[in-house]
Amino acid sequence: MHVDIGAALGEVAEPGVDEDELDALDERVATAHETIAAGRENGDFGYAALNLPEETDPSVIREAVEPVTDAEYVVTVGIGGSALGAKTVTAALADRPDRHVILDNVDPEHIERTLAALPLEDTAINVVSKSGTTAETLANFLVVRETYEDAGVDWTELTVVTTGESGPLAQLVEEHDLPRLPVPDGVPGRFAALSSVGLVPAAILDLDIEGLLSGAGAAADDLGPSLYDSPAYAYGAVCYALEERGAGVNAVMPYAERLELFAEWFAQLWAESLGKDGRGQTPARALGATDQHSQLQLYRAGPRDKMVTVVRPRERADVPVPETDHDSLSYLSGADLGQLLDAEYDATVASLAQAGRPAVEIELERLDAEGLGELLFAMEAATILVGELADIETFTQPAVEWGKRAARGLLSGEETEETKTVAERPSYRID
Ligand SMILES: O=P(O)(O)OC[C@H]1O[C@H](O)[C@H](O)[C@@H](O)[C@@H]1O
Repeated sequence: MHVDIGAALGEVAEPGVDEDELDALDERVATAHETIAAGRENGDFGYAALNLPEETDPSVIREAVEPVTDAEYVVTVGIGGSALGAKTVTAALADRPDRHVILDNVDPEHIERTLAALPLEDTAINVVSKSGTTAETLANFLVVRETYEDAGVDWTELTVVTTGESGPLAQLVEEHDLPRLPVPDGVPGRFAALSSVGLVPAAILDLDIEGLLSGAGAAADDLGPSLYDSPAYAYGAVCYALEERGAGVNAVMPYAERLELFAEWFAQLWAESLGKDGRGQTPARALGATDQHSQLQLYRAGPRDKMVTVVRPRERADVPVPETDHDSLSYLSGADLGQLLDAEYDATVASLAQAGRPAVEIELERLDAEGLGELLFAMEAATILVGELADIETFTQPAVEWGKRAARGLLSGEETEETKTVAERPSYRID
């Protein structure tokens, strides 16, 4: 994997990062790297995520899912970091990503329609919750369990659970003697893609989780005391510097359909880790070339408050564009779709640079298990680096707790500070 920061430099973009600023930042990267390395060495909370490439044992995951590997489908019941990593991996690597269905919301129509469409007797259930107490996950699991029971399908034969050792989900594991995979110690859910939290569906679909971990290990080996030698740190340092200069939005725009969900996974990682103390970039999700026809206008000619991150694999499938005798289409003659997509990528980066809008390019050798592992690990390392540079608490998410208490209070009917605030929330209805 390599990172190209050319379109983010001060002589090109405004906001832009000056090279002398990068040199000054590089000294801070060296210090941050020492902190990160020590945190990994001690297995400290959060930093332990960067040890997953060597800590995660794929054979343990494969053994746990062995009873359900004949299933045609797997439905993941989880939310946030307990679903996004898993769906990013199968979307990127599975020949048939439709075999992995995700229930990471409590929309009744969606749940009803999704379960009605699945051959339940041929669908494994992957329940994931680090805390084992998340309302959406538990509510969805109870609905899934009843749906299987009503259909006369023994859900206990089809279920794998990844959760901690306590909580309602762990009790359910005990009650029904279900296969349980532990969640990695000291790793927040959004950093747990390279563990059982993110790899169970991939193992059920028999994807190359070993290659994914090996690619992540290669990115781990690339971490060093200088951003000039480490693509992950270079990316994090440039994002930090651009945010300091006013780029409060980071539009992540992979030029590969199979990486569309990577932008969703990145959004949680970036927003929940770095959105603290009044700072943090808003991760916008986009897809190239599709969103050149929807958002590029804003990125190029809107406020100078954003940066764009484009991602692509160098290698692409070969799908030639058929010859045609229409003169107006002569430019397509002899081209293939990958060349067109790459031309659009190059044009987008140049267009942004020409308009003085900062962009950072991330290129993978190819989009395979190794390449994806490298990308996921690098983004996690970049996030942790930005947290060090911004001196924030990267690994917790206190701001989400208020909403959880309010929702629970509303459902239980008890009156709490939160439910009173909900009842008195500002309202100005226009009918
Ligand atoms: O894995 P769980 O404990 O069910 O948590 C699922 C998600 O919900 C929490 O509220 C946090 O916002 C996320 O960081 C977490 O990934």
